[in-house]
Amino acid sequence: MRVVMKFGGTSVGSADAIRHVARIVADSHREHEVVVVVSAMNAPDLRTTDTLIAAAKAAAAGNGEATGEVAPRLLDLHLRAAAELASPEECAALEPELRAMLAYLSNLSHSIAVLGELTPRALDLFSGLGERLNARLIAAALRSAGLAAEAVDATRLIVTDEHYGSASPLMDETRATSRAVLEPMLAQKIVPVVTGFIGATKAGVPTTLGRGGSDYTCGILGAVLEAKEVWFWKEVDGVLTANPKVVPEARTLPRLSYNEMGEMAYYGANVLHPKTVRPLVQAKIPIRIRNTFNPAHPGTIINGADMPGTARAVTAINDASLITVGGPGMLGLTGVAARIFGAVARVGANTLLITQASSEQSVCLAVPRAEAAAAVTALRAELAGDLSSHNVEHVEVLDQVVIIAVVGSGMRGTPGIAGRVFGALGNVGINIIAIAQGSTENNISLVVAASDGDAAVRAIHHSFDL
Ligand SMILES: Nc1ncnc2c1ncn2[C@@H]1O[C@H](COP(=O)(O)OP(=O)(O)O)[C@@H](O)[C@H]1O
Ligand SMILES: N[C@@H](CC(=O)OP(=O)(O)O)C(=O)O
Repeated sequence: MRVVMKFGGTSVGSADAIRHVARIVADSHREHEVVVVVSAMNAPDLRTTDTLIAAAKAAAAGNGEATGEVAPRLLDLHLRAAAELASPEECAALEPELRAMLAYLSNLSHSIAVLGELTPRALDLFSGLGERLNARLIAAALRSAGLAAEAVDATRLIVTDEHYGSASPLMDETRATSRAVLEPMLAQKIVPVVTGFIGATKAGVPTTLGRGGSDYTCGILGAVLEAKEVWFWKEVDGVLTANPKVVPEARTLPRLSYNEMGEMAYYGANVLHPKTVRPLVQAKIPIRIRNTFNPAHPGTIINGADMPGTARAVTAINDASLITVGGPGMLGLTGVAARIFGAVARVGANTLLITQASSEQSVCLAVPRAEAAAAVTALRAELAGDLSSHNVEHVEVLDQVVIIAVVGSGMRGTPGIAGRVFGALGNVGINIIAIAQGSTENNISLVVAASDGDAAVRAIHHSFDL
C-alpha cells in the first residue's frame, strides 16, 4: 500500500535517531510504497529551526554576522551525522551542497542587517533551511543503506498562498505539481525524502506553513497522493490518555476517532494539530501515530469511527487567561455577546472557551495569556458606553489559569460524567472557576488555577481509570 510518513525533529535529531529512521524506512519500503517527510534536526543542544530564526532576528537587529556565526555549528551537526551514516562518496557530495546553502543565508543576513528589517518573506528563507539541509542528509543516509532515495524540496510540490510564515496550501495546484514530481519517482521504486514545513507561492517564492508545519506537509501530501495510510513517527508510543510529562502512568490509546483527536489537539495535546490532518480527515485516510524509538509498538490508529465508552483522555491548555464581562444591566442587553466576541476577534485573540450563566449577567471567555491584555483593552473600548451607563460593570481578567478538557465521543448521552469530573476535583480540594460543554458532548472543559492544573489532570485521569 502507499504510505506517506513523517519523522519529527526529535526523530531526526542525531545520527543515532536517523539510524532508527533509516531502518524503519527500509523495512516499510520492503512492503509498501513510501514517501518520507522530514523535519529539521532538533538536536538536544542545537534546535535547528529555532537557531535559524534567532539568527535572522539578530541580523535585523544589526548583527549581520549572526548567521555566519551559527553556520559552522549547523554544518558540523549535519556533517558529523553524515560521517556516521553515509558513505564517503555521499559525504563528499553533501558537504559542498550544505555549505552553499548556509553561505547563501549568511549573505542574506548581511543584507538584512544593512536594511535593519526582516520581512516575513525573508524570515521564511531562514526558518525553512533546516528541513532542506536535513532532507539531503537523510536521503544520503538512505542511499548508503542501499535504498534508492532522493531529496525533494517541497517548494517543488506544495503550492501555497502568500501568507509568509503561516501559508496555506492551494490544494488543486499542489495535487498537480506533487503528482507530477512524485509519481514517476514512486513508479521507479525511489523513496522521495521531502522537506517538511516549506512550500512556495505560484511565483515560486519559498514560504513556510507555520511552526510545527512538517505534520501539515505530511497531511497535505497524504491527501493529494491518495495514500492508503499516513504515519506520523514521533517520540511517543501514540496518542496517550494524558500528557506523559504530567501523568507518567498515561497509556497509549490503540484507537481514536478524528473527532476525538480534534478535540484533544484543540485542548492542548499537541500530538497533531487539527489543521494538519484536515486534508486527511476530508479524504478519510487513516492516520497512525508511532514511536520512532519503539517501532514494534502498534501506536494509535485514528480514523472516522467514534468509539463507545466514556472519557478517553484528559488534556490541558496552559498559559490561559479568563476574561469576565459582567454586570446586572447585561440581562437582556441585545447584541452584547456579538459585540464582545467581535471586539476580541478584531485584535486577533483566539477564544479558547466561552461560558455564559443563564442569568445573562456575565460572559466568560478564555484566551491565551499572551493575547489577554489586547483583548481586555479592545473590550473596554467596545463597551465604554455600557460601562459608563453601568449596564456593564466590569471587564476583569484572571491570569494564570489552565483549561482542562475531558475528551471522549462515547461521553455523548452517558449520564454522570460531569458529576464524576467535579467529584474527582472536589476530592482533592481543587476549585473549578468555570465550566463549558459543547452540545456535541465530545468534551467537558473546565478552568482551574494554573497552580492546580497538573493535579487536576492527574485527579481526573485517576478517577476515570484511564
Ligand atoms: N495525550 C498525549 N499523547 C501523546 N503525546 C502528548 C500528549 N499530550 C502532549 N503530548 C506531547 O506531544 C509531543 C508529541 O510530539 P511532537 O513534539 O509533536 O513530535 P514531533 O515534533 O517529533 O513530530 C510529545 O513530546 C508529548 O510529550
Ligand atoms: N522544523 C519546523 C517544522 C516542524 O514541524 O518541526 P517538528 O516536526 O520538529 O515539530 C519547526 O520547528 O517548527
